[in-house]
Amino acid sequence: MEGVGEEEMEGVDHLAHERNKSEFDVDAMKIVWAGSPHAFDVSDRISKLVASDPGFRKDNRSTLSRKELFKNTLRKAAYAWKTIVDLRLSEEEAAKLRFYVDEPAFTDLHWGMFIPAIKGQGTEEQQQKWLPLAYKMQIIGCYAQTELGHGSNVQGLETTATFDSQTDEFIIHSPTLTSSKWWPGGLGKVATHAIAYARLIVGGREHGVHGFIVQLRSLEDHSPLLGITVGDIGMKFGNGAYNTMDNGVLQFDHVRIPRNQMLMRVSQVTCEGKYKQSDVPRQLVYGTMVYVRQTIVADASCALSRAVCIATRYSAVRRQFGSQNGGPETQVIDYKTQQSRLFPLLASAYAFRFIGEWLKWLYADVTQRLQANDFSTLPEAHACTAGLKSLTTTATADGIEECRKLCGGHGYLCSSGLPELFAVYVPACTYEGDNTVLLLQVARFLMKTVSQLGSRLSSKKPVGTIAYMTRVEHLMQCRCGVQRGFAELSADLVEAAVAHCQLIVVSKFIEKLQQEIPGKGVKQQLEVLCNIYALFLLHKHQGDFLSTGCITPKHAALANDELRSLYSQVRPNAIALVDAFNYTDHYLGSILGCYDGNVYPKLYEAAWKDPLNESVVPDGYHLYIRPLLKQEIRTARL
Ligand SMILES: CCCCCCC/C=C/C(=O)SCCNC(=O)CCNC(=O)[C@H](O)C(C)(C)COP(=O)(O)OP(=O)(O)OC[C@H]1O[C@@H](n2cnc3c(N)ncnc32)[C@H](O)[C@@H]1OP(=O)(O)O
Ligand SMILES: Cc1cc2nc3c(=O)[nH]c(=O)nc-3n(C[C@H](O)[C@H](O)[C@H](O)COP(=O)(O)OP(=O)(O)OC[C@H]3O[C@@H](n4cnc5c(N)ncnc54)[C@H](O)[C@@H]3O)c2cc1C
Repeated sequence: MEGVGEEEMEGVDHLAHERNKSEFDVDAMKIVWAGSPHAFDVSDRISKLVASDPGFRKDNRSTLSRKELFKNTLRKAAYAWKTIVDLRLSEEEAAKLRFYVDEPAFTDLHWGMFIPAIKGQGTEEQQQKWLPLAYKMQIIGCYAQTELGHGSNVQGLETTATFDSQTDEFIIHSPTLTSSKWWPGGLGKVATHAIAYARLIVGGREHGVHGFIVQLRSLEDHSPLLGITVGDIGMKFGNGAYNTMDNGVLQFDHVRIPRNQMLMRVSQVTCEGKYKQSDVPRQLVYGTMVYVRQTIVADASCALSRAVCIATRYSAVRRQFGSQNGGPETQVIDYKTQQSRLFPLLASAYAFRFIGEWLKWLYADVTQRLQANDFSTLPEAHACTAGLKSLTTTATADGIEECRKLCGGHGYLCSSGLPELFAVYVPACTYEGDNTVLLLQVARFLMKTVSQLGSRLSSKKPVGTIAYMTRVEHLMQCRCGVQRGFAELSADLVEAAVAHCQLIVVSKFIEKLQQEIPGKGVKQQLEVLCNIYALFLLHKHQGDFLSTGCITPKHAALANDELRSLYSQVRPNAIALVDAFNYTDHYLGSILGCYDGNVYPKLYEAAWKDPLNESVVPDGYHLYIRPLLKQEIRTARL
């Protein structure tokens, strides 16, 4: 372009000066972020494969109608599956490919809930029958639990499954409007089968909610089967965004399924109509939700790190005020207010990464124990997955919005990638368990263990968390000390639950740093981020900490001084710390966050691609504007 200065030329790394400031081995940090050299290799290879394939382009999503958007999603899902089959990708590579395609779609629920539900709640025989079909995508499944009238209260679900011993079948029925299944992803237009949750009735007796495999659509022509009424529930928050997903509504009208399609690992119904409860906790019926909640924590670190990468790179590019004698203006990343808003989010992204790793280990451990009928850690696993899902999704949703604001006006452009990232992410605070409802589960767990809390915590937590530990105990004792019911104190108990989850995140970050972490300066950077995370929360909740008496106002002031010092230590490494996420520009989907920092020419070029600029004079001018103007001229003449 005419008059393009050096600073706006393509192919120049406009952030090179920032990258040269780095005080640690970025490639080593990339391995830490990925989790292992193998994980990094898979992520790096697959993200580049997706970024380089025009079949996975996503820059036009905001200009498509709902039907065009949905059809494009189906195309991409089919193309992704063809790529997986043609390239013979492993399960791990295939999951990474779906992740980097970065589009909510029915496949999320097929792979992320339908299959895990059969694996977790199906008998060996049921797994052998249904999993091969699902793995080959010869059936497409969804997880149909929530209803129009009930979501949080699973035991309030109204759909019924009545055993007919004459025909050895269950009759699945929606007795009321509010029993209509409502929200399940993939249900609206695609899924051929559902794991449907219904109240089991045998011989006139109710046995609570159980899961059933129900076919919804013909495998020949995709038409709904007899007794099945199914459709999409309509547009959701934000243009594009989660509207690539067909969240559906489903009504059963006395649909008959074979008895062996009740998921029977946890409890069984015999052909004689006898209900048998295995000697396992009935809550294993909820096992899929526990599994997904721990994956959602890992997803939180991905979503937050994407937003932080965009905001950090743009904060280094953007200059505003502060020019001395005609020199360059100040990079906004150098303002202390920008740092105090941005760097805690950078630290949180790393903190959530490591807590996600730990939670994955905890889930694998509890799953292994369940196989040996050891249910001893199930309550803690439930409380941890519920609480950490709540904590990390709330912080991530708020963090993405803060990153939008950190980018000023340009953060509000779709081309920044932040509005869509926010719109796609925020339902994570609701799905897989409303965050408050889940914190109440944690509060209930704490109430039951508060007496052992001291020994439990002091024996298990690193010294650096004493203040955090004391805060939880204090908050619980303040609430449990008074003789009022759980409901009355629930708002306060939820605060204690948050404090408990923050303690877990801080302590696991500290434990991570006690591991061998290779690479020049890598551990030092992580120690800085860990201290920022811990001290930022201490500053934010200093009222709690001061009231416990375990810190004094002087401690609080020193902590704040230390935070400022830590921000100064992060500053030269900020760009390298977000480069370590190793996101491609395709995956980031953000002009503000592009790797080379060449933002302004890209913003300007993108504007002209908007359909509204296809004509200089807008449609509607002659019909509406011109008569208006003419009328104004007539008025002026008066
Ligand atoms: C990768 C995929 C992409 C994701 C895309 C998003 C897709 C979204 C999908 C969905 O949203 S699926 C639907 C999600 N729905 C929910 O999460 C519902 C939330 N509600 C519940 O989980 C339960 O209703 C409840 C709130 C836990 C209450 O359950 P219930 O009334 O049965 O039990 P309580 O009386 O509260 O507790 C009894 C006892 O059981 C323990 N417990 C409860 N849940 C679990 C569990 N999941 N695992 C283990 N134990 C559990 C609870 O602690 C109580 O124990 P005690 O105190 O009695 O010892
Ligand atoms: C994008 C998206 C995708 C979804 N995908 C699926 C899916 O694939 N399959 C599926 O089965 N479901 C799905 N859901 C449904 C989801 O699981 C539920 O919406 C979620 O569990 C919340 O339940 P609810 O809607 O009944 O909320 P409600 O419980 O009605 O929440 C409303 C308010 O009531 C409060 N509240 C409720 N109970 C209590 C209590 N005991 N004490 C205090 N406060 C309380 C909540 O905190 C909240 O503030 C999806 C939802 C969304 C938004």
